[in-house]
Amino acid sequence: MINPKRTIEITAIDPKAEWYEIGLPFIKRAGVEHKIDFIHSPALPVLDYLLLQEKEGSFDFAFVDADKHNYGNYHDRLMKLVKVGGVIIYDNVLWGGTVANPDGDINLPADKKMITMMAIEFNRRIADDERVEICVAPVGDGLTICRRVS
Ligand SMILES: C[S@@+](CC[C@H](N)C(=O)[O-])C[C@H]1O[C@@H](n2cnc3c(N)ncnc32)[C@H](O)[C@@H]1O
Repeated sequence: MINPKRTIEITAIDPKAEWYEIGLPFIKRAGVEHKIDFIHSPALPVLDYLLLQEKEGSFDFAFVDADKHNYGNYHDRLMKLVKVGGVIIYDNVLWGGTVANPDGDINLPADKKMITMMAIEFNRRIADDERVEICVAPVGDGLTICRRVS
């Protein structure tokens, strides 16, 4: 349960500020702009920087929906940054359903097929990771809800 007295802060990272700017009017209208620290950068170096800043275990939640080929690298860092009991959600883990039948669509472009193979590898890896409990929600493009247990 959320403690209403606790200050909630969000770190949002994106190398394309225009995507954040699309949401910004709504964030402002909701009066929560001051709670969001937008960092204009690729995510991976920022996660490394947060670890250097000794932010281990200081995040309750992380949502990952960026460059798919780095999901494994994000997981390595987030398993340190998110506290035990915290939750990480990974988007697009079903990659249009192609993970269930990677050879099913011969017209799939090579770059999309590469992401299919990366998604399969990532899904296997996270399923074998004893530090987390996971559940795949087959909504949208598939979300893996991942709770850090150790
Ligand atoms: C699918 S969109 C995310 C949309 C958003 N999560 C939503 O549901 O509306 C992917 C985003 O990842 C960003 N992105 C791409 N490469 C990235 C990286 N290396 N680090 C962080 N964000 C990245 C893109 O600029 C884009 O805004």
